[in-house]
Amino acid sequence: SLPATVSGWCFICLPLRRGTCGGGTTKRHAWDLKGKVSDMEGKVRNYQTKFKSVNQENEALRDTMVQRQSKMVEMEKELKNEYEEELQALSGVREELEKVSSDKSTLQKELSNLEGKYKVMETLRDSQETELQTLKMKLSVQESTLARVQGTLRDTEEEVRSLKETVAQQEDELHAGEMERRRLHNTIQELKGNIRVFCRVRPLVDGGLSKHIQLPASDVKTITLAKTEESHTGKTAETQKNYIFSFDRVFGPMASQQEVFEEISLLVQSALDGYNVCCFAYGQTGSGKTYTMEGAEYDQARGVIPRAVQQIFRAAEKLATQGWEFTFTASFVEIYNESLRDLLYTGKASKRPEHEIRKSTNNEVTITNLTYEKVSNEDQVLGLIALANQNRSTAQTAQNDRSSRSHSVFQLDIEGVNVGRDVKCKSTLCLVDLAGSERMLKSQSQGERFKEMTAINGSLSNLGIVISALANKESYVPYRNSKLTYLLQSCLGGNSKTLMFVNIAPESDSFGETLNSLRFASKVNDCVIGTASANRK
Ligand SMILES: Nc1ncnc2c1ncn2[C@@H]1O[C@H](COP(=O)(O)OP(=O)(O)OP(=O)(O)O)[C@@H](O)[C@H]1O
Repeated sequence: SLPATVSGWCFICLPLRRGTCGGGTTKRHAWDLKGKVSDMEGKVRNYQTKFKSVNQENEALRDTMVQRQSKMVEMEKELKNEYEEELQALSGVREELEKVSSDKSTLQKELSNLEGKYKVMETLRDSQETELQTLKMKLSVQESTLARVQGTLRDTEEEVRSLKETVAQQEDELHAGEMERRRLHNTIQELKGNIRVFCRVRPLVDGGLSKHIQLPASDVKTITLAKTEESHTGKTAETQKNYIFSFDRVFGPMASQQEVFEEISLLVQSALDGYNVCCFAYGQTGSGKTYTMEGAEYDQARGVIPRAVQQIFRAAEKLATQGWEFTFTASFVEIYNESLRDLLYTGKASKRPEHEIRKSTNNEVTITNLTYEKVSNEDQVLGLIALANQNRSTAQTAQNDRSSRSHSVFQLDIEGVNVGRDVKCKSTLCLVDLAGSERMLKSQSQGERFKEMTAINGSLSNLGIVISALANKESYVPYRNSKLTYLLQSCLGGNSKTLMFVNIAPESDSFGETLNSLRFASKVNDCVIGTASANRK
C-alpha cells in the first residue's frame, strides 16, 4: 500500500516537491508514476537510442574530426610549405626590390648626370643655334655670291670656248707657220749651197801667230797660204807665192766653239725638218778635227756633236707642243782599214761580231749586227759618246795612234710624226771625224802602216770623187768604192745637206799638208749638189 498524501502532496511527489500529481492520491500517483516511469523508461530508451545515435554521430564526428585534424595537419604542412615558398619568393622579391632600389639610386645618379649633360647640351644647342643662325646668314651671302660666280663662270666658259677656237685657229696658223719656216729655212740653206765647206785654223801650240797663214780681217771667207821661196840662182830676192782659197766661212785660231757651232746649228735644224745632214771634219792628224767635232768636257769647249744633240732635243721638246712626236736612234761606228767596228759594243771582245753595210730597197743604209740605241734625251746620247770614246781608247792602247787612222761616224736617226696633222718626217744626222789626211811617202810606209795609208787615202780620195760625181750629175756615183762613202751614201746625195770642216794645223812644217787639205776642200766647195728635198710624207 501507498502512503496517503501529506498536505496535498503524495508521498511520491513530496520529496520531489514538484506537485506533479496535483494532489492526487498516492496510489493514483503511483500509477501515474508508473506510467510516468514507463514513459520515462521509454524516454530513457529513446534517450539511449538517441544517445547511441548521438554517440555514433559523435564517433562519426570524431572520425570526421580526426580526418579533419589530419587534413588540417596536412593543410598546415601544405600551408607551411606554401608559406615558406611564398616567403622565399618574397625574399627574392625583397632582394629584387633592394636591387631595384640600389639600381634606382644608380639611375638617379645617372639621371642627375644626364640632367647635367642635358643642361650642357642645352647650352651647346643654344650656342649652336646661334652659330646656325650665323651660318645661315653666311650661306645666304654665299648663295648670292655663288649665283654671281655661276654667272661669271658661264661668261668665262663662253670665253674659254671662244679662246679654244682661237687657239685651234692659231695652232693651224702656227703649224702653217712652222711648215713655212721649214720651207724658207731650207730654201735659204739651199741658196747657201747644199754642200758647204768651213775652214778652221787651229791655234799654235805655244801661242803666237803663224807666218804663212793670212786671214784678212775684213773677210771671213778667205784664207791665204803664203810660201816664201828662195831664188834658184840666189841672185834675186826671195819670192813669195800666195795660195788663196775661198770657203763658205773661215774660222781663225781665236774662234770659239760656240761661234763655230752657230754656223752649223742652221743645218742641225734642217735635220729636224726632215733633211739628211752630214757634217765631217777633214784634215791632217793633230789639226783639230776631234776638238771641232767632240771638243772637251767643259761647257765652253764642247764640240759640234754634243751641241747638235742638245739643240735637237731642245727643238724636239718645243715641237712637241705643236703635236710632233720624235723618236731618235743613235749609232756610233769606226771604219778602220776598210772594216767596221761598233763603238757602242759592250759584249766580250772575243765575241765582237762582223759588220756589213746593207742598202734596203727604199735606199736606207744599215749596218748588220750594229748597236742601234733608242735615245730620248741629251744625257743618254752623251753617255753613248763616252762609251764610244772608251771603246776607241781601248783599241788605241792596243794600236798606237789608231784613232788618227780611222774614221768615226756618229749617226742619229730622227723620225717625227704629227698625228693630228698627218705629217711624218725622217732624216739622219751624220757627224764624222775623218782619219788624218796626211800623205806618207810610199817608201816610208811598210806593212800595217802601208795598209792603213792605202785604206785612208783610198777612202778620202773616193770621198772627193763621189762629191765631184754628184756635182757633175754623173750617172754613176762610186759610193761602193769605199766603206765611208757607201755608209754616208744617203747623206751625200741630192736629198741631203753636207758640211765639211777642213781643219788645218798652223805650224810651218805642216805647210804641205795644209795646202793639200785646202786643195781637197776647195774641190769639194766647188761642187753644187742637186737641190735637197725633205723626206716628208
Ligand atoms: N781650236 C782649237 N783651240 C784650242 N785647242 C785646239 C783647237 N783645235 C785643236 N786643239 C788642240 O789640238 C790638239 C789636236 O787636236 P785634235 O786631237 O782635235 O786633232 P785631230 O785632227 O783630231 O787629230 P787626230 O787625227 O789625231 O785625231 C788637241 O790637244 C786639241 O785640244
